[in-house]
Amino acid sequence: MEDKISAKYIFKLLLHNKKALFWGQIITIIAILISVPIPLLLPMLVDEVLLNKPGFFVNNINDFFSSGTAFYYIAIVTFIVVFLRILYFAVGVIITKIFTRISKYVTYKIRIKLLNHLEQVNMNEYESLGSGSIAANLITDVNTLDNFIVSIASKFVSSVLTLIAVAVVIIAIDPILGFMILFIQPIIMILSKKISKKTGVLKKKENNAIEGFQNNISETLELFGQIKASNKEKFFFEQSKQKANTIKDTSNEFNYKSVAYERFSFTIFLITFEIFRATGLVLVAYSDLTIGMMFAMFGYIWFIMSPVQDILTIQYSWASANAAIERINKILDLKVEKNSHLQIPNKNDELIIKIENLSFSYNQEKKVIDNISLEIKAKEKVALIGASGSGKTTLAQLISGFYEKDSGNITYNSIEIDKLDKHSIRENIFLVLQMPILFNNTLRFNITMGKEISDEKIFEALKIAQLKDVVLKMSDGLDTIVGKHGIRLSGGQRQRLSIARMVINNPKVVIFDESTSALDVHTEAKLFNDLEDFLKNKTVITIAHRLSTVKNANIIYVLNDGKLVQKGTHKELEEQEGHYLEFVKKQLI
Ligand SMILES: Nc1ncnc2c1ncn2[C@@H]1O[C@H](COP(=O)(O)OP(=O)(O)OP(=O)(O)O)[C@@H](O)[C@H]1O
Repeated sequence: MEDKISAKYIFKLLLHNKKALFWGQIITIIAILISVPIPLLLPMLVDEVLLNKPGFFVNNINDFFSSGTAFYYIAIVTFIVVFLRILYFAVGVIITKIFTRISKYVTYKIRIKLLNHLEQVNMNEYESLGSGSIAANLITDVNTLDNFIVSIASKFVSSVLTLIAVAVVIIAIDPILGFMILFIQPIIMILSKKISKKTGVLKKKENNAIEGFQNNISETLELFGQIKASNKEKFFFEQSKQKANTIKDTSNEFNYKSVAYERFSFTIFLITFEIFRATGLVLVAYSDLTIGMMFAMFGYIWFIMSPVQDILTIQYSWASANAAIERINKILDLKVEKNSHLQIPNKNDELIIKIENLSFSYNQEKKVIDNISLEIKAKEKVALIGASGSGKTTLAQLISGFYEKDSGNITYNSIEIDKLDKHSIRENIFLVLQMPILFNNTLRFNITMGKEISDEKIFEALKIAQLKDVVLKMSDGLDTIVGKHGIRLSGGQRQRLSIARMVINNPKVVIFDESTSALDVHTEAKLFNDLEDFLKNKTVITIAHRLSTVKNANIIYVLNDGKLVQKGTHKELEEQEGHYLEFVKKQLI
């Protein structure tokens, strides 16, 4: 398995941009060199100009320019400070630009990694998470991570270096105060880290609540029509309201407690600064620390608040990012489809499917397909019948390579399914579903799925699918937008559109899974009549409940509770006691 998302992995991605990272850090160091002396400059004039003890500034200004009044010295130093601040701002913009680009690259790579993984995930696994929570992972959690990466890339190194530079300056000015800072700082950092862990737990609860609400409301809205039809609006919206209430509670707890924790840490910092300041006063009174340098120290006490605060923020966002990483990794935990490299060999355009002792279950509890063996010859017309829930659709999906078998085998022209590229299976076998879900796009896109196909060919397919006249009557024709999931089409039109898609794909094997159940008997008969020529040289597996559809099959398989209980022609089975005879009798009634 590829790497999961972790701090190490993020670091590795950051290193993809070594050059930008290097220059970013160099410019950061320049920015620090510009900013760190700033608090020192004007306070120095307290000693040199106001208290009349000329030193570094006054002497240099006298040497390079000329001597002057107090105003003259103050004006020059103020000009230098203003210039440094503007320069610091400009350099800061460059730093932000460099690091934002790096961090957006990292987030993009993480999204791509997740999408690449999702592309290959097998159906059973995908269904275990659900589309709502996967979407939340891809959007909210990756954004949380993005915030963290932006702050870590742009602020962490600069904050740490600034703190070190300031510590050096403070120790140089006065070792007692300098070492006090170096000693007290780590203790407070550790304290804040402990507090930030608590925030992480609260954030996780809030995210879970948001995810629960998101899943619930998407389902409620998607099934709105059905909910209304069963007069259950109150019940479903009550559930959503409860979930909204959970968001309110968890979000409230996270927001106020995280602010409280953050303020608590900050208050401890402020108290520490007061102690530093008092120490400064004492040192002026009892040592050779000058008043000017004391002011400079006060300046540095405020100056270091911002990098310290940045480090704290990084700690907090690390807690949230950790929770996000855990959830993102759930996507990477989903098993991928077993995919190999072989293509189904083309034997005179024929495809023989052999199923041996095939078993499958969705959740390891109950076998939905139980030890089934059968062979589907090329161009054979097969019918699959059985009570609802007997496993017909599941068997069709296993044959089409959507789900992975638990045991047994399926071979296609003697090649085992595990050795095949799944795309090769789906190119050869087309499963026409009972309730096709369409893209909110044009009819053309839904038929061609983005392939370049001429209108003439599309209309030919539509004609066979009994949909040509319907489309011709639409004012936008093939460019008609079908709405989300194809809502603007009737159930029967959606089914016929799916059949047109199958005709365009021209597979060797077609599986109809009750794909014409929404059509009236007349349209269905006309459809199969027009399809006859197209299907003549293809293998056709029909899952159906109507005797008329089943009767003419070369062979009928009867499933019951996941087991293959009968097989034979209509004539043979009609003469046996069993499920098929029951099926025929019910149809006659
Ligand atoms: N995605 C799924 N996850 C878990 N269980 C499932 C899933 N799909 C189907 N099942 C279960 O597997 C069993 C077989 O379902 P399947 O859809 O294959 O039956 P079927 O014979 O096609 O039924 P029908 O005629 O009603 O379409 C049922 O008990 C069903 O509850």
